[in-house]
Amino acid sequence: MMIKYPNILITGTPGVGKSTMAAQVAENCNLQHISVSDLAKENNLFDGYDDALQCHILDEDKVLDELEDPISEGGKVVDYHGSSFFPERFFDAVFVLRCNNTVLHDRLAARGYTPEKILENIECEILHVLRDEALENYKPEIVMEVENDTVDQLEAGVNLITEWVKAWVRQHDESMEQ
Ligand SMILES: Nc1ncnc2c1ncn2[C@@H]1O[C@H](COP(=O)(O)OP(=O)(O)O)[C@@H](O)[C@H]1O
Repeated sequence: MMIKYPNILITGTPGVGKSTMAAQVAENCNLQHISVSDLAKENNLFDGYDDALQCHILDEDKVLDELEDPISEGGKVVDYHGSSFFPERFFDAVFVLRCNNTVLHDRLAARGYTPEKILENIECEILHVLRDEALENYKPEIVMEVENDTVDQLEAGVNLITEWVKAWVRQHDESMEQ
């Protein structure tokens, strides 16, 4: 019998720790981590450069084309600082990572972001932009917030998501046997 695995999205403001947590979850659960930013860089899925935001503009249609096959296989941990352009059917759960302002500031400063870009991201976090975007696009019961300021919280978050994945796999296994 084929075991089914869920697809999950880990989202949140840049710097909240998405790629760190996604990589650990993928390793723990034997799933595949897909960083949308890395995927776009590797395959040049961009459509110009935004000077104001100082970042490449994602070619969303090309990204979705690239994701369609892997998502249909299941077992993917996708990380991206956005959730609205994915079709709702892509994900079985959406985890929104959250971070304290001072912690987020220090992480983005360590990345060499300009003060403007740091401020913009802190505002985004304060205003719950990514959480609201997730809640607008997915059923609220599959959207979960995870605080990720400290190393202990990282471990707790990884455990929480790992347990969620295990429960999902068990549930979908049982339903196949019925
Ligand atoms: N819970 C945590 N405690 C301490 N540092 C963390 C934690 N989560 C992530 N980091 C660090 O914060 C920085 C940003 O994390 P990253 O995973 O790249 O964020 P994102 O993918 O959301 O932009 C990295 O240097 C990472 O090592």
